[in-house]
Amino acid sequence: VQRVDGVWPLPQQLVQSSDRDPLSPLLFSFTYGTDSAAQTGCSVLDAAFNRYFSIIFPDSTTASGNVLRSMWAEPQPFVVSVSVKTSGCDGYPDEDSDESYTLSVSEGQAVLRSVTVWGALRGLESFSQLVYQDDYGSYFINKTEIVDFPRFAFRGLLLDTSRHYLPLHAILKTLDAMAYSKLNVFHWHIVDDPSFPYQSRTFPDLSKKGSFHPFTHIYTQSDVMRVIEHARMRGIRVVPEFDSPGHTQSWGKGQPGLLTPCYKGGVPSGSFGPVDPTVDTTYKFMESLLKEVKFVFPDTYVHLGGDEVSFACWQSNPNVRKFMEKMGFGKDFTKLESFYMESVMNMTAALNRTSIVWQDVFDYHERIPQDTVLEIWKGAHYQAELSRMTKAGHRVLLSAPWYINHISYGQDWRNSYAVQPQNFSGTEEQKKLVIGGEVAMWGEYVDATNLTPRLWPRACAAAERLWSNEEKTLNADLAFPRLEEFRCELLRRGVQAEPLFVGHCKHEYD
Ligand SMILES: CC(=O)N[C@H]1NC[C@H](CO)[C@H](O)[C@@H]1O
Repeated sequence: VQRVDGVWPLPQQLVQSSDRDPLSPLLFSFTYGTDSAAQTGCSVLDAAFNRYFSIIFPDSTTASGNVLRSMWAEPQPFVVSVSVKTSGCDGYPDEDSDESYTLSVSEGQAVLRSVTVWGALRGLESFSQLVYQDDYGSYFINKTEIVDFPRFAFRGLLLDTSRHYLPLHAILKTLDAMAYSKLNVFHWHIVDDPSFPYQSRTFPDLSKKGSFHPFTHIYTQSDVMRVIEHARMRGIRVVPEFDSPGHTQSWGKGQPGLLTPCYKGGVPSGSFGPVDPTVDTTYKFMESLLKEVKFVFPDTYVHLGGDEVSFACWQSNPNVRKFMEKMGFGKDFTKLESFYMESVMNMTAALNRTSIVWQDVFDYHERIPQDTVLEIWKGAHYQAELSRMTKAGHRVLLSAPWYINHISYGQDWRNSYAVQPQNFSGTEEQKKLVIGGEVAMWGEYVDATNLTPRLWPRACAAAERLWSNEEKTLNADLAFPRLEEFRCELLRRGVQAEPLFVGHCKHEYD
């Protein structure tokens, strides 16, 4: 069975020959090149060698004997030698990490070269997709030359663990599948209106009172550390989002006085609105929370949210109205929201972290710190938003066309595949400010029962758009057989990815 361009996302340059090499798990090994700055003991690559050995030869521990006997050609030893220029095995991937690599597969050996261990991980993933089995179960790999690097540096996936709690295994499984598609940022929308599952060490009542259940539906500090390490081992960044001032109903349960009391008929109605921006305690609380976030999450970016703030409750509250007058905001509540967001973005900068915020903050706000990244999520006219934001000199992330929590009948992956993030009117300088994009899987109708088939392989379409060369991946019909095959590979790897259309896989999901 000849692999059709057997790597998803498509590498920048891939040349395959029909010469093929039989592989045997007993005679196969990963090694560090003699010139490699990373050698045995490099946490990320040692683990990756083991992980990819099991991915390539899943049954190697059991059926090794008959695999060897069933081979027609006597297999020779096959060595994959990996050389990285810089070590940095114990660090974290970041926005500047070089993910490029070259991979040369010839008789009996493959040479993988990269600048960083993160690039080596991308090369190992591509290598693992080049190995295939014939109908008798023998393993083969074709002579191949790859030169590869990502088109965009920020290739994200958002999970929402507030609308439904996602058990740790579901998050870790998603990180595995992200790595298979070279997605490299896990945007953890960890809390929201319905529940606060993050167990804060500074404010333990937030999850004690605000989670769906204080023992079973929380993320302890060790859970969070496991997610971060699992991600690091796969070259994936973890960007936490603590969305405010809106989407904070669950925060009020564990932090009395934080939310604005809404009024009805001149008296408190008993319901609460966005965070109360008129009292100093709010800013003290946010400062403490963000300080904790800085120490728990190593990534240099923090997502501060800022989306969908409704003004009705603020408007109903006499203290807020008084504050507005004092501040000279008149009746313009966008000025109040700007005042709040500016304070929180400044706190974040003071903590030496860079902010990401939803597009709402830009839409109603004049001044935003220049290095703040803006995330576009509103479907209507996102190209105009791309133009406006990059014209203002901001780096942007495109998520709007990749809200794949929205489902429909048919091959909607083609819509994701057709997105061109730099297709907007602007200068080359402006186009460069598009640092990447993000697939979103919001949780209103998603939990661990349907997360994986709803995510995969549909998220793979955006993953190729974000990694591959634009000109070489314009045609969804040409991509279809490749994605079909990659979806079967996901099944083989134990990822319950749904089918694209009619057909079958050698390894169905059992
Ligand atoms: C930034 C953003 O997307 N905010 C909300 N918009 C609709 C989403 C569902 O599609 C979620 O409810 C999300 O919380």
